[in-house]
Amino acid sequence: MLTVTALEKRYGDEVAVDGVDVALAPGELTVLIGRSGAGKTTLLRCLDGLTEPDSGTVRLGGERAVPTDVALVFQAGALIDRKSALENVLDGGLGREPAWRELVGWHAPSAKRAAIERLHAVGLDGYAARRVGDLSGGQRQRVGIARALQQEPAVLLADEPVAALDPATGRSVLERLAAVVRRRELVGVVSLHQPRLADGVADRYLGLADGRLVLDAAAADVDDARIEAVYDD
Ligand SMILES: Nc1ncnc2c1ncn2[C@@H]1O[C@H](COP(=O)(O)OP(=O)(O)OP(=O)(O)O)[C@@H](O)[C@H]1O
Repeated sequence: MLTVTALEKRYGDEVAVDGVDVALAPGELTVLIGRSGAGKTTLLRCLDGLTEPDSGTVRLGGERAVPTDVALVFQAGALIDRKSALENVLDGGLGREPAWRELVGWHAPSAKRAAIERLHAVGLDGYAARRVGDLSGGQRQRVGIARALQQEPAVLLADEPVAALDPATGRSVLERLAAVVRRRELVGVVSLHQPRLADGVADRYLGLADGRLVLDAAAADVDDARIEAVYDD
């Protein structure tokens, strides 16, 4: 369980995350929604440890979450084009390997086997040797997911992972993400600008307005009116 308690992050006078309390279960995909500037990215960054909150805590199984527990899916554009899909995925595991391996570019055979399995998990069998720069947007985003999995996280976060994709491709990327979250029993949180893209894929919706949590409900209980209310708030 990922437990967030009284989380608050301010930038000067601006309160980006305002007293968020939530507990997220493993094996569930949570979709985070809210208007531009509502605090979605700031919340995800606090969960990942990239941003230090002003107050509040993020705990995993009762312990303070450490950086390797939490993986943020790389935006497709943040991958290294000239490297192969396999090399990009292997880079995701460097935090778990000794630093000298990064320097000499050598990965343990077990890490390579795991990376190939992760490409398989996101439906990219046969693409290991392909330059990432030659892949489609949807394929690149799936490499980004495989890269995050290589970190062996307990929590998988993605900030608008399908924003640059057409709806059908975006949907298929979300389905892959949900499948991985369920199979590996990860805590999964994805922010989305098109909430309906996650219909039938999300287990739960969280809605932010001005940094405050204004929606926290099981997907089955969320209809259009409740989603719209988050944007009107
Ligand atoms: N590094 C920063 N310095 C100052 N203010 C910031 C910083 N990062 C975010 N903010 C402010 O905090 C608030 C929340 O921003 P955040 O990026 O978390 O929103 P968001 O919901 O992710 O928006 P979007 O959907 O546009 O990406 C905004 O008002 C933003 O201007």
